[in-house]
Amino acid sequence: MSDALLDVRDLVVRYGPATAVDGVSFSLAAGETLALNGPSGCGKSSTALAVLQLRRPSAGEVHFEGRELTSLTERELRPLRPRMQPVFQDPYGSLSPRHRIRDAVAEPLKVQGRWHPADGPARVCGLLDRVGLDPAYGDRLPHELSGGQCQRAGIARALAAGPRLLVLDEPVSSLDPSVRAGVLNLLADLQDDLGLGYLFICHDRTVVRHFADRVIEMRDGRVTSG
Ligand SMILES: Nc1ncnc2c1ncn2[C@@H]1O[C@H](COP(=O)(O)OP(=O)(O)OP(=O)(O)O)[C@@H](O)[C@H]1O
Repeated sequence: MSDALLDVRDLVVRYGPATAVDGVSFSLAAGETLALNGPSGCGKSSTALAVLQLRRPSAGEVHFEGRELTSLTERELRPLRPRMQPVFQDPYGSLSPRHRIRDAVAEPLKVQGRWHPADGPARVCGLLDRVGLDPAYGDRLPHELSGGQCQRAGIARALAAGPRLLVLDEPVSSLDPSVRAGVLNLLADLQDDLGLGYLFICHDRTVVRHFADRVIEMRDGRVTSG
């Protein structure tokens, strides 16, 4: 698919002699949610890390917005990284415990030189509001938020980077069932508004069926259907 946001071809991830991902291929369009589903250890997270180039694949190609990422140097990747943002399972793990929420959300703007003192604080408030957090929570530290609130703050931080693709690795698995639906609804709203592509990793088939446009089943590092 030439107009794909993400096109993964024959991806292989090895850890020493062990092959965790063994020739996985898929495409993802802008505005689409593609789920990777499968049992623990089948290679979902390794695929996610390799797509993000947080772990360089052993073989295969990852085309993102038309650029082939595996052949790029770290320096060449740097300007592309904000456009593909991860959201991980542990909401507290993706935010520094010592940084207030507003500073965590402001950081991508500052790193990219898009922070202006005149409107920066208002943009951060706008992002917190957009993810359903009272902007007053910007003053809090991560441990002063609930798991669901913290995951929303992590999503606000990811949005601040200006992504086209979110790689969501079990984003609601550590949350109470009562708050899962709220976070999934938020993600669906954001996708509608912003046309984001979602690579959604989830072991829960019920969640996958409700949330994803397409599902790829994995087992032992390979795609078994989808
Ligand atoms: N850093 C690592 N070093 C060595 N082996 C690893 C590493 N990370 C993952 N593995 C192994 O690679 C295989 C795939 O793991 P991966 O975490 O990608 O699967 P997963 O489907 O995401 O599983 P889970 O749902 O439990 O997170 C497993 O056998 C795992 O033990």
